[in-house]
Amino acid sequence: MIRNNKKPQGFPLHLPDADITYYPNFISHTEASAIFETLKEETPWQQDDIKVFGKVYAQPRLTALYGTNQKSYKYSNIEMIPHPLTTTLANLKQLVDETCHADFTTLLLNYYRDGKDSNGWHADNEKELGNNPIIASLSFGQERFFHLKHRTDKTLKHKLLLQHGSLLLMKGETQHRWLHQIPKTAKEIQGRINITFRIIA
Ligand SMILES: O=C(O)CCC(=O)C(=O)O
Ligand SMILES: [Fe+2]
Repeated sequence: MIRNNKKPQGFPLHLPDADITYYPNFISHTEASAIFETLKEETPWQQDDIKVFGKVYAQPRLTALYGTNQKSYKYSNIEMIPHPLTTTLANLKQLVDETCHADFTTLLLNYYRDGKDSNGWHADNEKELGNNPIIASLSFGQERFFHLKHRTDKTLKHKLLLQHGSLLLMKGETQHRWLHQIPKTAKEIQGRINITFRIIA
């Protein structure tokens, strides 16, 4: 069983039109390293093609979808069908559910193999997530910058480094009012695995 400190400490970001809390030490360093290795090995990673302005590209990261129900997730012309949760993922879901006071159904895994892998500007606002969706995001492995920019007030932006074993929680209006991305980096870096938790009712 994966242990975390019973009441992990969360730091609110205090951004306007957003409700974001960062828990830097959600899972201990040692546990997080073991989870990274397990997820890297046991996940059936896929690389989908995405269509941007009519041109087809290989998505610049690997992904996998898991769910407690059969509901698929559609974004950027991709439809992903969920696998049933593994023991590791069910344990992580329990910890994240408790801290976030939610019952997440759908786990999207992202594997950024190196600095060339990335996730472009977007919001998680697909209609199956409902209005004001709650999104939790766990990070393992290489720390990467997470950029946020306000959709209309161009002076509002923020970046934070998502650490190994950390949890980021976004809720309320965040997805309506802000975009986020994981930019590429030219640095020589190791791999990172991210799990985003969503609710598809
Ligand atoms: O890798 C991350 O931290 C963010 C992933 C993300 O934004 C997404 O999958 O929607
Ligand atoms: Fe996202």
